[in-house]
Amino acid sequence: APTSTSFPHHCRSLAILLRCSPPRRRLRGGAARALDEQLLEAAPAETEVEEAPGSASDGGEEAEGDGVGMLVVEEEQRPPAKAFVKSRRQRMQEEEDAAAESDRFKLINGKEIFQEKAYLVGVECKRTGGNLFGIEESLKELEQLADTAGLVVVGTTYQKLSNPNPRTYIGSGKVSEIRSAIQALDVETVIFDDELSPGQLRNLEKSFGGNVRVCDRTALILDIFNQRAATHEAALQVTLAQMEYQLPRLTKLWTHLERQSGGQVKGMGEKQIEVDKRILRTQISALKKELESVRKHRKLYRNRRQSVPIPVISLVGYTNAGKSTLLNRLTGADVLAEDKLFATLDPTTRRVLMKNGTEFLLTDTVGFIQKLPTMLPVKDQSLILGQVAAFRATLEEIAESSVIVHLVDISHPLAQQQIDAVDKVLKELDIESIPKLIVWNKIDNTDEPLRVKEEAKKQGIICISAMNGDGLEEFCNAIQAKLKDSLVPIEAFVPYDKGDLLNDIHKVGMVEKTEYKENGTFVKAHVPLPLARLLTPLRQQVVAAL
Ligand SMILES: Nc1nc2c(ncn2[C@@H]2O[C@H](COP(=O)(O)OP(=O)(O)OP(=O)(O)O)[C@@H](O)[C@H]2O)c(=O)[nH]1
Ligand SMILES: [Mg+2]
Repeated sequence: APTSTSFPHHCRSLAILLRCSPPRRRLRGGAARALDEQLLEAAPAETEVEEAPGSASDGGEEAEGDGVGMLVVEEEQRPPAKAFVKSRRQRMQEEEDAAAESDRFKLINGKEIFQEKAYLVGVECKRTGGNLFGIEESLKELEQLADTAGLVVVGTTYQKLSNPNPRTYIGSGKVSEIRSAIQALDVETVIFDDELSPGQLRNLEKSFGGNVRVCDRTALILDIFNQRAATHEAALQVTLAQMEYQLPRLTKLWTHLERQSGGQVKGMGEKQIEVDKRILRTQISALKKELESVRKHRKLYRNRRQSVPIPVISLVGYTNAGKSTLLNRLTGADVLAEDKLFATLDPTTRRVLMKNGTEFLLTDTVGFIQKLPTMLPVKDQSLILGQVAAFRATLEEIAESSVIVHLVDISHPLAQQQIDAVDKVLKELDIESIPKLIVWNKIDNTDEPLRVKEEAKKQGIICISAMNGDGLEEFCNAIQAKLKDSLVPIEAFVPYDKGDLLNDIHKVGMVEKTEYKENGTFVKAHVPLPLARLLTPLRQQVVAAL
Protein backbone atom coordinates (compact mmCIF):
# COMPACT_ATOMS: atom_id res chain seq x y z
CA ALA A 1 0.00 0.00 0.00
CA PRO A 2 1.35 3.42 -0.87
CA THR A 3 2.15 5.67 2.05
CA SER A 4 3.06 9.29 2.15
CA THR A 5 6.64 8.25 1.60
CA SER A 6 5.73 7.91 -2.06
CA PHE A 7 5.38 11.67 -2.37
CA PRO A 8 8.05 13.14 -0.13
CA HIS A 9 8.03 16.51 -1.85
CA HIS A 10 4.63 17.20 -0.36
CA CYS A 11 5.76 16.48 3.11
CA ARG A 12 8.85 18.54 3.44
CA SER A 13 7.53 21.67 5.01
CA LEU A 14 5.21 19.78 7.28
CA ALA A 15 8.24 17.89 8.43
CA ILE A 16 10.06 21.12 9.12
CA LEU A 17 7.13 22.40 11.10
CA LEU A 18 6.65 19.24 13.02
CA ARG A 19 10.28 19.00 13.91
CA CYS A 20 10.06 22.37 15.58
CA SER A 21 8.14 21.07 18.51
CA PRO A 22 9.43 17.68 19.51
CA PRO A 23 7.71 17.33 22.88
CA ARG A 24 4.37 18.11 21.38
CA ARG A 25 5.02 15.63 18.63
CA ARG A 26 5.66 13.03 21.25
CA LEU A 27 2.38 13.83 22.88
CA ARG A 28 0.12 14.33 19.92
CA GLY A 29 -2.65 11.92 18.93
CA GLY A 30 -1.39 8.45 18.24
CA ALA A 31 -2.56 8.41 14.68
CA ALA A 32 -1.26 11.86 13.88
CA ARG A 33 2.01 10.89 15.44
CA ALA A 34 2.33 7.95 13.11
CA LEU A 35 1.76 10.34 10.23
CA ASP A 36 4.35 12.76 11.57
CA GLU A 37 6.89 10.03 11.74
CA GLN A 38 6.14 9.03 8.17
CA LEU A 39 6.50 12.64 7.13
CA LEU A 40 9.78 12.97 8.95
CA GLU A 41 11.09 9.85 7.32
CA ALA A 42 9.95 11.14 3.98
CA ALA A 43 11.57 14.54 4.46
CA PRO A 44 14.83 14.91 2.57
CA ALA A 45 17.83 15.11 4.84
CA GLU A 46 18.99 18.49 3.55
CA THR A 47 16.12 20.24 5.29
CA GLU A 48 18.16 19.92 8.44
CA VAL A 49 21.07 21.75 6.90
CA GLU A 50 18.95 24.40 5.26
CA GLU A 51 17.93 25.97 8.51
CA ALA A 52 20.32 28.72 9.44
CA PRO A 53 21.62 28.63 13.00
CA GLY A 54 19.61 30.89 15.21
CA SER A 55 16.71 30.79 12.82
CA ALA A 56 13.22 30.78 14.16
CA SER A 57 12.93 27.06 14.13
CA ASP A 58 16.13 26.66 16.03
CA GLY A 59 14.62 28.92 18.60
CA GLY A 60 11.66 26.63 18.54
CA GLU A 61 13.72 23.65 19.45
CA GLU A 62 15.34 25.55 22.25
CA ALA A 63 12.09 26.83 23.57
CA GLU A 64 10.47 23.44 23.46
CA GLY A 65 13.63 21.95 24.80
CA ASP A 66 13.00 23.87 27.96
CA GLY A 67 9.93 21.84 28.62
CA VAL A 68 11.96 18.69 28.59
CA GLY A 69 14.86 20.43 30.27
CA MET A 70 12.86 21.01 33.39
CA LEU A 71 12.88 17.34 34.14
CA VAL A 72 16.61 17.16 33.62
CA VAL A 73 17.22 20.07 35.97
CA GLU A 74 15.18 18.38 38.62
CA GLU A 75 17.37 15.32 38.35
CA GLU A 76 20.52 17.39 38.59
CA GLN A 77 19.39 19.23 41.68
CA ARG A 78 19.12 16.02 43.62
CA PRO A 79 22.14 15.15 45.77
CA PRO A 80 24.30 12.88 43.59
CA ALA A 81 24.33 10.07 46.14
CA LYS A 82 20.59 9.80 46.05
CA ALA A 83 20.59 9.64 42.29
CA PHE A 84 22.70 6.48 42.42
CA VAL A 85 21.20 4.79 45.43
CA LYS A 86 17.71 4.26 44.17
CA SER A 87 15.56 2.20 46.42
CA ARG A 88 14.36 -1.14 45.12
CA ARG A 89 10.84 0.17 45.19
CA GLN A 90 11.86 3.15 43.10
CA ARG A 91 13.54 0.91 40.57
CA MET A 92 10.60 -1.41 40.39
CA GLN A 93 8.27 1.54 39.96
CA GLU A 94 10.40 2.85 37.10
CA GLU A 95 10.48 -0.53 35.44
CA GLU A 96 6.73 -0.80 35.79
CA ASP A 97 6.28 2.64 34.31
CA ALA A 98 8.50 1.78 31.38
CA ALA A 99 6.61 -1.45 30.80
CA ALA A 100 3.27 0.34 30.98
CA GLU A 101 4.57 2.92 28.53
CA SER A 102 5.68 0.32 26.01
CA ASP A 103 2.37 -1.47 26.48
CA ARG A 104 0.72 1.58 25.05
CA PHE A 105 2.13 0.96 21.57
CA LYS A 106 -0.42 -0.87 19.47
CA LEU A 107 -0.20 -2.12 15.91
CA ILE A 108 -3.08 -0.84 13.79
CA ASN A 109 -3.15 -1.72 10.10
CA GLY A 110 0.55 -2.42 10.15
CA LYS A 111 1.34 0.99 11.68
CA GLU A 112 2.62 1.43 15.19
CA ILE A 113 0.29 3.70 17.12
CA PHE A 114 0.89 5.15 20.58
CA GLN A 115 -2.28 4.83 22.63
CA GLU A 116 -2.83 8.27 24.04
CA LYS A 117 -5.20 9.16 26.81
CA ALA A 118 -8.02 11.21 25.39
CA TYR A 119 -10.72 13.33 26.96
CA LEU A 120 -13.89 14.05 24.96
CA VAL A 121 -15.86 17.28 24.98
CA GLY A 122 -19.23 18.00 23.37
CA VAL A 123 -21.58 20.94 23.19
CA GLU A 124 -25.31 20.81 22.79
CA CYS A 125 -26.49 24.00 21.17
CA LYS A 126 -29.99 24.85 22.25
CA ARG A 127 -30.57 27.02 19.21
CA THR A 128 -29.35 24.83 16.40
CA GLY A 129 -31.97 22.13 16.09
CA GLY A 130 -31.84 19.53 13.35
CA ASN A 131 -29.06 17.51 14.95
CA LEU A 132 -29.98 13.92 14.29
CA PHE A 133 -28.01 12.60 17.22
CA GLY A 134 -28.39 13.66 20.83
CA ILE A 135 -25.24 14.94 22.53
CA GLU A 136 -24.63 11.76 24.51
CA GLU A 137 -25.12 9.59 21.44
CA SER A 138 -22.83 11.78 19.39
CA LEU A 139 -20.15 11.56 22.09
CA LYS A 140 -20.49 7.81 22.21
CA GLU A 141 -19.82 7.71 18.51
CA LEU A 142 -16.86 10.05 19.00
CA GLU A 143 -15.54 7.56 21.55
CA GLN A 144 -15.80 4.81 18.96
CA LEU A 145 -13.92 7.00 16.50
CA ALA A 146 -11.22 7.63 19.09
CA ASP A 147 -10.99 3.92 19.75
CA THR A 148 -10.67 3.26 16.03
CA ALA A 149 -7.81 5.78 15.89
CA GLY A 150 -6.05 3.92 18.71
CA LEU A 151 -6.74 6.34 21.58
CA VAL A 152 -7.94 5.44 25.06
CA VAL A 153 -10.81 7.58 26.29
CA VAL A 154 -10.37 8.39 29.99
CA GLY A 155 -13.22 10.87 30.41
CA THR A 156 -16.04 12.71 28.71
CA THR A 157 -17.93 15.89 29.39
CA TYR A 158 -20.45 18.13 27.69
CA GLN A 159 -22.18 21.42 28.08
CA LYS A 160 -25.47 22.89 26.97
CA LEU A 161 -25.05 26.35 25.49
CA SER A 162 -27.30 28.74 23.64
CA ASN A 163 -24.32 29.76 21.51
CA PRO A 164 -20.77 28.43 21.35
CA ASN A 165 -18.19 30.77 22.80
CA PRO A 166 -16.36 32.38 19.84
CA ARG A 167 -13.04 32.35 21.72
CA THR A 168 -12.98 28.93 23.33
CA TYR A 169 -16.10 27.20 21.97
CA ILE A 170 -17.07 26.16 25.51
CA GLY A 171 -17.64 28.49 28.47
CA SER A 172 -14.78 29.57 30.72
CA GLY A 173 -16.07 27.54 33.68
CA LYS A 174 -15.99 24.42 31.53
CA VAL A 175 -12.47 25.28 30.39
CA SER A 176 -11.17 25.23 33.97
CA GLU A 177 -13.16 22.12 34.78
CA ILE A 178 -11.48 20.34 31.88
CA ARG A 179 -8.08 21.70 32.94
CA SER A 180 -8.50 20.01 36.32
CA ALA A 181 -9.57 16.79 34.66
CA ILE A 182 -6.49 16.92 32.44
CA GLN A 183 -4.26 17.04 35.49
CA ALA A 184 -6.17 14.46 37.48
CA LEU A 185 -6.41 11.94 34.65
CA ASP A 186 -3.10 12.62 32.96
CA VAL A 187 -4.88 13.48 29.72
CA GLU A 188 -2.77 13.91 26.59
CA THR A 189 -5.37 14.83 23.97
CA VAL A 190 -8.66 16.69 24.27
CA ILE A 191 -11.06 15.97 21.42
CA PHE A 192 -14.03 18.19 20.61
CA ASP A 193 -17.07 16.69 18.92
CA ASP A 194 -17.50 19.64 16.56
CA GLU A 195 -15.20 21.46 14.21
CA LEU A 196 -13.19 24.16 16.00
CA SER A 197 -11.91 27.30 14.33
CA PRO A 198 -8.11 27.73 14.25
CA GLY A 199 -8.48 30.53 16.80
CA GLN A 200 -10.53 28.44 19.20
CA LEU A 201 -8.04 25.65 18.85
CA ARG A 202 -5.16 27.94 19.77
CA ASN A 203 -6.96 29.51 22.70
CA LEU A 204 -7.96 26.15 24.11
CA GLU A 205 -4.47 24.81 23.75
CA LYS A 206 -3.16 27.84 25.62
CA SER A 207 -5.71 27.42 28.40
CA PHE A 208 -5.10 23.73 28.85
CA GLY A 209 -1.33 24.09 29.06
CA GLY A 210 1.61 23.30 26.85
CA ASN A 211 1.65 19.55 26.59
CA VAL A 212 -1.97 18.83 25.78
CA ARG A 213 -3.04 18.48 22.20
CA VAL A 214 -6.46 19.80 21.29
CA CYS A 215 -8.21 18.48 18.22
CA ASP A 216 -11.69 18.10 16.79
CA ARG A 217 -13.83 15.43 15.14
CA THR A 218 -12.53 16.43 11.72
CA ALA A 219 -8.89 15.96 12.65
CA LEU A 220 -9.74 12.62 14.26
CA ILE A 221 -11.55 11.36 11.16
CA LEU A 222 -8.63 12.50 9.01
CA ASP A 223 -6.28 10.57 11.32
CA ILE A 224 -8.37 7.45 10.80
CA PHE A 225 -8.48 8.00 7.06
CA ASN A 226 -4.72 8.34 7.09
CA GLN A 227 -4.31 5.06 8.95
CA ARG A 228 -6.63 3.28 6.59
CA ALA A 229 -6.01 4.68 3.13
CA ALA A 230 -5.19 1.63 1.07
CA THR A 231 -4.89 2.94 -2.47
CA HIS A 232 -2.72 5.63 -3.95
CA GLU A 233 -5.73 7.84 -4.64
CA ALA A 234 -7.07 7.54 -1.11
CA ALA A 235 -3.62 8.30 0.30
CA LEU A 236 -3.34 11.41 -1.88
CA GLN A 237 -6.80 12.58 -0.89
CA VAL A 238 -6.12 12.17 2.78
CA THR A 239 -2.78 13.96 2.60
CA LEU A 240 -4.43 16.81 0.72
CA ALA A 241 -7.22 17.02 3.26
CA GLN A 242 -4.74 17.03 6.13
CA MET A 243 -2.67 19.77 4.53
CA GLU A 244 -5.70 21.94 3.91
CA TYR A 245 -6.75 21.39 7.48
CA GLN A 246 -3.26 22.30 8.66
CA LEU A 247 -2.81 25.47 6.63
CA PRO A 248 -4.85 27.92 8.73
CA ARG A 249 -3.66 26.23 11.90
CA LEU A 250 0.07 26.52 11.24
CA THR A 251 0.55 29.51 13.51
CA LYS A 252 -0.01 27.45 16.62
CA LEU A 253 3.37 25.84 16.32
CA TRP A 254 4.98 29.24 16.79
CA THR A 255 3.06 30.59 19.72
CA HIS A 256 5.76 29.54 22.14
CA LEU A 257 8.13 31.95 20.38
CA GLU A 258 5.76 34.83 20.86
CA ARG A 259 5.42 33.97 24.50
CA GLN A 260 9.10 33.53 25.12
CA SER A 261 10.33 36.88 23.92
CA GLY A 262 9.12 39.74 21.84
CA GLY A 263 11.00 41.59 19.12
CA GLN A 264 13.30 39.72 16.86
CA VAL A 265 12.32 36.16 17.52
CA LYS A 266 8.66 36.94 17.15
CA GLY A 267 9.32 38.64 13.85
CA MET A 268 11.31 35.70 12.60
CA GLY A 269 8.61 33.33 13.70
CA GLU A 270 6.10 35.24 11.67
CA LYS A 271 8.35 35.35 8.65
CA GLN A 272 8.89 31.63 8.94
CA ILE A 273 5.14 31.01 9.03
CA GLU A 274 4.71 32.94 5.80
CA VAL A 275 7.46 30.90 4.17
CA ASP A 276 5.98 27.65 5.42
CA LYS A 277 2.49 28.60 4.36
CA ARG A 278 3.80 29.37 0.90
CA ILE A 279 5.59 26.03 0.68
CA LEU A 280 2.48 24.26 1.89
CA ARG A 281 0.31 26.06 -0.69
CA THR A 282 2.67 25.08 -3.49
CA GLN A 283 2.55 21.49 -2.32
CA ILE A 284 -1.21 21.54 -2.07
CA SER A 285 -1.54 22.65 -5.67
CA ALA A 286 0.96 20.01 -6.83
CA LEU A 287 -0.98 17.41 -4.92
CA LYS A 288 -4.24 18.57 -6.49
CA LYS A 289 -2.74 18.19 -9.95
CA GLU A 290 -1.54 14.70 -9.19
CA LEU A 291 -4.92 13.78 -7.77
CA GLU A 292 -6.65 15.13 -10.87
CA SER A 293 -4.60 12.87 -13.11
CA VAL A 294 -5.29 9.85 -10.91
CA ARG A 295 -8.96 10.68 -11.05
CA LYS A 296 -8.94 11.02 -14.84
CA HIS A 297 -7.31 7.63 -15.04
CA ARG A 298 -9.96 6.10 -12.84
CA LYS A 299 -12.72 7.68 -14.92
CA LEU A 300 -11.20 6.18 -18.04
CA TYR A 301 -11.13 2.85 -16.30
CA ARG A 302 -14.75 3.16 -15.30
CA ASN A 303 -15.79 4.09 -18.82
CA ARG A 304 -14.06 0.99 -20.04
CA ARG A 305 -15.91 -1.02 -17.43
CA GLN A 306 -19.19 0.50 -18.58
CA SER A 307 -18.60 -0.91 -22.00
CA VAL A 308 -18.95 -4.29 -20.34
CA PRO A 309 -22.71 -4.31 -20.13
CA ILE A 310 -23.14 -5.49 -16.56
CA PRO A 311 -25.29 -3.48 -14.18
CA VAL A 312 -23.54 -1.93 -11.18
CA ILE A 313 -25.12 -2.04 -7.74
CA SER A 314 -23.87 0.27 -5.00
CA LEU A 315 -23.92 -0.78 -1.38
CA VAL A 316 -24.36 2.29 0.78
CA GLY A 317 -24.95 2.69 4.49
CA TYR A 318 -23.75 4.09 7.77
CA THR A 319 -20.27 3.10 8.81
CA ASN A 320 -20.19 -0.37 10.41
CA ALA A 321 -23.55 -1.44 8.89
CA GLY A 322 -21.95 -4.57 7.44
CA LYS A 323 -21.43 -3.57 3.80
CA SER A 324 -18.04 -5.22 3.42
CA THR A 325 -19.24 -8.35 5.21
CA LEU A 326 -22.12 -8.63 2.72
CA LEU A 327 -19.82 -8.11 -0.26
CA ASN A 328 -17.51 -10.80 1.08
CA ARG A 329 -20.37 -13.17 1.71
CA LEU A 330 -21.76 -12.73 -1.81
CA THR A 331 -18.50 -12.83 -3.69
CA GLY A 332 -15.86 -14.42 -1.51
CA ALA A 333 -13.91 -11.17 -1.90
CA ASP A 334 -11.33 -10.49 0.73
CA VAL A 335 -12.40 -7.00 1.79
CA LEU A 336 -11.41 -5.83 5.26
CA ALA A 337 -14.51 -6.01 7.45
CA GLU A 338 -14.19 -5.29 11.14
CA ASP A 339 -15.95 -3.75 14.07
CA LYS A 340 -14.33 -0.38 13.56
CA LEU A 341 -15.59 2.78 11.97
CA PHE A 342 -14.40 3.46 8.43
CA ALA A 343 -12.96 0.03 7.80
CA THR A 344 -13.43 0.68 4.09
CA LEU A 345 -11.99 3.75 2.41
CA ASP A 346 -11.96 2.86 -1.24
CA PRO A 347 -14.82 1.68 -3.37
CA THR A 348 -14.29 -2.00 -4.11
CA THR A 349 -16.18 -3.60 -6.95
CA ARG A 350 -16.75 -7.34 -7.38
CA ARG A 351 -18.74 -9.46 -9.76
CA VAL A 352 -21.68 -11.38 -8.33
CA LEU A 353 -23.22 -14.31 -10.18
CA MET A 354 -26.65 -15.21 -8.89
CA LYS A 355 -28.08 -18.71 -8.87
CA ASN A 356 -30.49 -17.84 -11.68
CA GLY A 357 -27.57 -16.84 -13.89
CA THR A 358 -28.03 -13.09 -13.59
CA GLU A 359 -24.83 -11.15 -13.10
CA PHE A 360 -24.09 -7.80 -11.56
CA LEU A 361 -21.20 -5.78 -10.19
CA LEU A 362 -21.44 -4.94 -6.52
CA THR A 363 -19.57 -1.89 -5.22
CA ASP A 364 -18.71 -1.56 -1.55
CA THR A 365 -18.43 2.09 -0.52
CA VAL A 366 -17.12 4.31 2.26
CA GLY A 367 -19.52 4.36 5.19
CA PHE A 368 -21.37 7.55 6.02
CA ILE A 369 -21.23 9.30 9.34
CA GLN A 370 -22.99 12.29 10.88
CA LYS A 371 -21.09 15.56 11.20
CA LEU A 372 -18.82 14.90 8.27
CA PRO A 373 -15.77 17.08 7.94
CA THR A 374 -16.75 20.17 5.98
CA MET A 375 -13.64 22.22 5.74
CA LEU A 376 -12.58 21.48 2.21
CA PRO A 377 -12.97 24.15 -0.43
CA VAL A 378 -14.72 22.12 -3.08
CA LYS A 379 -17.17 24.64 -4.44
CA ASP A 380 -16.02 23.95 -7.96
CA GLN A 381 -16.78 20.25 -7.73
CA SER A 382 -20.52 20.09 -7.76
CA LEU A 383 -20.70 16.46 -6.72
CA ILE A 384 -19.19 16.95 -3.32
CA LEU A 385 -21.35 18.12 -0.51
CA GLY A 386 -18.54 20.02 1.13
CA GLN A 387 -17.33 16.71 2.47
CA VAL A 388 -13.90 15.31 2.75
CA ALA A 389 -12.49 14.34 -0.61
CA ALA A 390 -12.18 10.68 0.34
CA PHE A 391 -15.90 10.42 -0.25
CA ARG A 392 -15.71 11.60 -3.82
CA ALA A 393 -15.00 8.25 -5.40
CA THR A 394 -17.86 6.74 -3.45
CA LEU A 395 -20.29 9.41 -4.52
CA GLU A 396 -19.31 9.07 -8.16
CA GLU A 397 -19.82 5.34 -8.01
CA ILE A 398 -23.23 5.73 -6.43
CA ALA A 399 -24.42 8.25 -9.02
CA GLU A 400 -23.60 5.88 -11.85
CA SER A 401 -25.11 2.68 -10.52
CA SER A 402 -28.24 0.86 -11.69
CA VAL A 403 -29.56 0.06 -8.23
CA ILE A 404 -28.67 1.43 -4.80
CA VAL A 405 -28.79 -0.90 -1.82
CA HIS A 406 -29.08 0.96 1.47
CA LEU A 407 -27.82 -1.41 4.13
CA VAL A 408 -28.92 -0.74 7.71
CA ASP A 409 -27.60 -2.22 10.96
CA ILE A 410 -31.08 -2.81 12.38
CA SER A 411 -29.64 -4.12 15.64
CA HIS A 412 -28.10 -0.71 16.39
CA PRO A 413 -30.00 1.33 18.99
CA LEU A 414 -29.69 4.40 16.74
CA ALA A 415 -30.68 2.62 13.52
CA GLN A 416 -33.31 5.22 12.62
CA GLN A 417 -30.92 8.16 13.13
CA GLN A 418 -28.30 6.42 11.03
CA ILE A 419 -30.85 5.83 8.26
CA ASP A 420 -31.76 9.52 8.36
CA ALA A 421 -28.11 10.56 8.21
CA VAL A 422 -27.54 8.41 5.11
CA ASP A 423 -30.76 9.58 3.46
CA LYS A 424 -29.72 13.17 4.04
CA VAL A 425 -26.56 12.62 1.97
CA LEU A 426 -28.32 10.58 -0.71
CA LYS A 427 -30.96 13.26 -1.12
CA GLU A 428 -28.36 15.80 -2.13
CA LEU A 429 -26.99 13.50 -4.80
CA ASP A 430 -29.63 13.89 -7.46
CA ILE A 431 -30.18 10.16 -7.81
CA GLU A 432 -33.94 9.89 -7.33
CA SER A 433 -34.25 8.09 -10.64
CA ILE A 434 -32.08 5.17 -9.49
CA PRO A 435 -34.13 2.36 -7.89
CA LYS A 436 -33.29 1.90 -4.21
CA LEU A 437 -33.54 -1.21 -2.08
CA ILE A 438 -33.55 -0.94 1.70
CA VAL A 439 -32.03 -3.93 3.48
CA TRP A 440 -31.96 -4.53 7.21
CA ASN A 441 -28.79 -6.34 8.23
CA LYS A 442 -27.64 -8.05 11.45
CA ILE A 443 -31.07 -9.55 11.95
CA ASP A 444 -29.31 -12.30 13.97
CA ASN A 445 -28.23 -9.65 16.45
CA THR A 446 -31.73 -8.36 17.26
CA ASP A 447 -33.71 -9.41 20.34
CA GLU A 448 -36.83 -10.40 18.46
CA PRO A 449 -35.85 -11.34 14.92
CA LEU A 450 -39.33 -12.62 14.07
CA ARG A 451 -41.02 -9.38 15.05
CA VAL A 452 -38.42 -7.36 13.13
CA LYS A 453 -38.91 -9.53 10.04
CA GLU A 454 -42.65 -9.01 10.24
CA GLU A 455 -42.22 -5.27 10.46
CA ALA A 456 -39.83 -5.33 7.50
CA LYS A 457 -42.28 -7.33 5.40
CA LYS A 458 -44.96 -4.71 6.00
CA GLN A 459 -42.62 -2.02 4.68
CA GLY A 460 -41.31 -4.04 1.74
CA ILE A 461 -37.86 -4.25 3.27
CA ILE A 462 -35.53 -7.25 3.02
CA CYS A 463 -34.01 -8.71 6.20
CA ILE A 464 -30.65 -10.43 6.09
CA SER A 465 -27.73 -11.50 8.15
CA ALA A 466 -24.57 -10.92 6.17
CA MET A 467 -22.84 -12.83 8.95
CA ASN A 468 -24.70 -16.16 8.76
CA GLY A 469 -26.22 -15.83 5.29
CA ASP A 470 -29.83 -15.67 6.42
CA GLY A 471 -32.12 -14.06 3.80
CA LEU A 472 -29.53 -13.82 1.05
CA GLU A 473 -31.63 -15.66 -1.51
CA GLU A 474 -34.49 -13.28 -0.92
CA PHE A 475 -31.99 -10.45 -1.23
CA CYS A 476 -30.84 -11.68 -4.64
CA ASN A 477 -34.41 -12.02 -5.87
CA ALA A 478 -35.19 -8.50 -4.72
CA ILE A 479 -32.08 -7.25 -6.53
CA GLN A 480 -33.21 -8.96 -9.69
CA ALA A 481 -36.64 -7.35 -9.44
CA LYS A 482 -35.09 -3.93 -8.84
CA LEU A 483 -32.71 -4.45 -11.71
CA LYS A 484 -35.65 -5.04 -13.96
CA ASP A 485 -36.99 -1.64 -12.90
CA SER A 486 -33.77 -0.12 -14.10
CA LEU A 487 -33.78 -1.87 -17.47
CA VAL A 488 -34.58 -0.14 -20.73
CA PRO A 489 -36.91 -1.75 -23.30
CA ILE A 490 -35.16 -2.29 -26.63
CA GLU A 491 -35.70 -3.91 -29.98
CA ALA A 492 -32.57 -4.75 -31.92
CA PHE A 493 -31.40 -6.69 -34.91
CA VAL A 494 -28.22 -8.59 -34.10
CA PRO A 495 -26.29 -9.96 -37.07
CA TYR A 496 -25.00 -13.53 -36.70
CA ASP A 497 -21.37 -12.39 -36.55
CA LYS A 498 -22.20 -10.38 -33.38
CA GLY A 499 -23.29 -13.43 -31.43
CA ASP A 500 -21.49 -12.17 -28.30
CA LEU A 501 -23.92 -9.31 -28.00
CA LEU A 502 -26.83 -11.69 -28.09
CA ASN A 503 -25.21 -13.61 -25.25
CA ASP A 504 -24.84 -10.38 -23.28
CA ILE A 505 -28.51 -9.57 -23.75
CA HIS A 506 -29.48 -12.96 -22.42
CA LYS A 507 -27.04 -12.70 -19.54
CA VAL A 508 -27.84 -9.27 -18.14
CA GLY A 509 -31.22 -8.50 -19.67
CA MET A 510 -34.66 -10.02 -19.83
CA VAL A 511 -35.54 -11.32 -23.26
CA GLU A 512 -39.18 -11.26 -24.33
CA LYS A 513 -38.94 -12.38 -27.93
CA THR A 514 -36.32 -13.65 -30.38
CA GLU A 515 -36.84 -14.28 -34.09
CA TYR A 516 -34.16 -15.85 -36.26
CA LYS A 517 -33.96 -14.21 -39.66
CA GLU A 518 -31.76 -14.80 -42.65
CA ASN A 519 -28.93 -12.40 -41.62
CA GLY A 520 -29.33 -12.34 -37.88
CA THR A 521 -31.61 -12.36 -34.87
CA PHE A 522 -34.35 -9.94 -33.98
CA VAL A 523 -34.66 -9.46 -30.20
CA LYS A 524 -37.11 -7.67 -28.01
CA ALA A 525 -35.81 -7.30 -24.44
CA HIS A 526 -35.21 -5.16 -21.38
CA VAL A 527 -31.52 -4.41 -20.86
CA PRO A 528 -29.37 -2.22 -18.58
CA LEU A 529 -28.74 1.28 -19.88
CA PRO A 530 -25.05 0.72 -20.72
CA LEU A 531 -25.95 -2.22 -22.91
CA ALA A 532 -28.82 -0.30 -24.50
CA ARG A 533 -26.29 2.39 -25.46
CA LEU A 534 -23.95 -0.20 -26.87
CA LEU A 535 -26.74 -1.63 -28.99
CA THR A 536 -27.77 1.71 -30.48
CA PRO A 537 -26.54 1.00 -34.05
CA LEU A 538 -28.26 -2.39 -34.07
CA ARG A 539 -31.49 -0.89 -32.78
CA GLN A 540 -31.60 1.41 -35.78
CA GLN A 541 -31.31 -1.57 -38.05
CA VAL A 542 -34.52 -3.09 -36.76
CA VAL A 543 -36.72 -1.13 -39.12
CA ALA A 544 -34.51 -1.92 -42.08
CA ALA A 545 -34.38 -5.64 -41.30
CA LEU A 546 -38.08 -6.21 -40.80
N1 LIG B 1 -24.09 -10.03 14.23
C1 LIG B 1 -23.81 -9.60 13.01
N2 LIG B 1 -22.69 -8.85 12.80
C2 LIG B 1 -22.42 -8.44 11.55
C3 LIG B 1 -23.28 -8.74 10.46
N3 LIG B 1 -22.76 -8.17 9.34
C4 LIG B 1 -21.64 -7.53 9.72
N4 LIG B 1 -21.41 -7.70 11.05
C5 LIG B 1 -20.29 -7.18 11.84
O1 LIG B 1 -20.34 -5.76 11.83
C6 LIG B 1 -19.02 -5.21 11.81
C7 LIG B 1 -18.87 -4.22 10.68
O2 LIG B 1 -18.91 -4.87 9.45
P1 LIG B 1 -18.28 -4.27 8.13
O3 LIG B 1 -18.66 -5.20 7.03
O4 LIG B 1 -16.86 -3.92 8.31
O5 LIG B 1 -19.11 -2.90 8.03
P2 LIG B 1 -19.02 -1.79 6.89
O6 LIG B 1 -20.42 -1.32 6.65
O7 LIG B 1 -18.25 -2.27 5.72
O8 LIG B 1 -18.22 -0.67 7.67
P3 LIG B 1 -17.31 0.54 7.08
O9 LIG B 1 -16.39 -0.02 6.07
O10 LIG B 1 -16.68 1.04 8.31
O11 LIG B 1 -18.27 1.54 6.51
C8 LIG B 1 -18.09 -6.41 11.71
O12 LIG B 1 -17.62 -6.69 13.00
C9 LIG B 1 -18.96 -7.53 11.21
O13 LIG B 1 -18.53 -8.79 11.62
C10 LIG B 1 -24.46 -9.54 10.71
O14 LIG B 1 -25.26 -9.86 9.84
N5 LIG B 1 -24.65 -9.92 12.00
MG1 LIG C 1 -16.51 -1.63 4.92
